[in-house]
Amino acid sequence: MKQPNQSLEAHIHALLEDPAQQDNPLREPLVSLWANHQDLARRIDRISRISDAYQSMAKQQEQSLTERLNKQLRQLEKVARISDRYQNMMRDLNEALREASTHDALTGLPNRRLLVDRLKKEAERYARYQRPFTIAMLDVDHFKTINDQYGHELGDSALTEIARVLDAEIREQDLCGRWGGEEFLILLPETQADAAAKVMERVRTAIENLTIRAQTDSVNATISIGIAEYQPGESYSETINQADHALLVAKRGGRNQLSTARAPSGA
Ligand SMILES: Nc1nc2c(ncn2[C@@H]2O[C@H](COP(=O)(O)OP(=O)(O)OP(=O)(O)O)[C@@H](O)[C@H]2O)c(=O)[nH]1
Repeated sequence: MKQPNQSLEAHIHALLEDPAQQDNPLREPLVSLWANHQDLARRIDRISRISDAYQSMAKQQEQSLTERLNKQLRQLEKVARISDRYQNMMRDLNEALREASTHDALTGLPNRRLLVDRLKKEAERYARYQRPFTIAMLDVDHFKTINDQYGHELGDSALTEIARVLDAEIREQDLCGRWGGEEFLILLPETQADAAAKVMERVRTAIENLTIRAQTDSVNATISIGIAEYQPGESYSETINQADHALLVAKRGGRNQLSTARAPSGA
């Protein structure tokens, strides 16, 4: 510790060492005072060293605490990022599962399960509000021949292309799905059979004009369509049976045409 007054110390030293001052009555108290002063100075020095050490220890502790907190914060941020990624992954996975369980893998159209779901809802809606709806069953003509002549791969492309055109031709509120194999179902809510027949005639023509190309081959396909409007009191599967029956009539009538179930003319 720095001495407060070097010259005073030297002066006192000199006085105490001076033989002329040996008998001075003030010498004794000065000696004691000097000893006290030095003791006090040593104590102050010690206390200030302890205080310095304590302060630097506290500073170190504070620093290591901050570092620890920062490290924990970084770890937490990492965990949060991992959790976010995991949640996004789960959401994507759920979405993919939902899509896979309700959509057809080849064409991307709604599958039979989703169609049945919507048909049930439409039948319920009819029971409550008497809102009409019509079902159209569509079947690709001589699809087996297309497969046999050009191969399964072109057959798949044909189904995908047909599905794309069907979906593009219908209205937003209609639902087109793959019923199975080369068969499609279109649900037309708020639509009676005669209006549905007009839409389906447009769909039939669009398919007729479609050229399906795959590598070197190209092929044209046609579809036959059976239409049935939901009747009060029947189940949705009875309506489907009626549409199936009308489809059979269209096939027997020469294909590439549509037929409406229960139509007075039997068309
Ligand atoms: N490439 C391909 N073919 C399929 C698929 N699903 C069903 N088929 C084929 O579609 C063909 C349907 O044949 P059929 O039921 O005899 O009917 P069709 O040849 O279309 O004759 P009509 O319906 O009487 O006009 C079968 O050969 C099935 O193997 C598919 O996902 N891809």
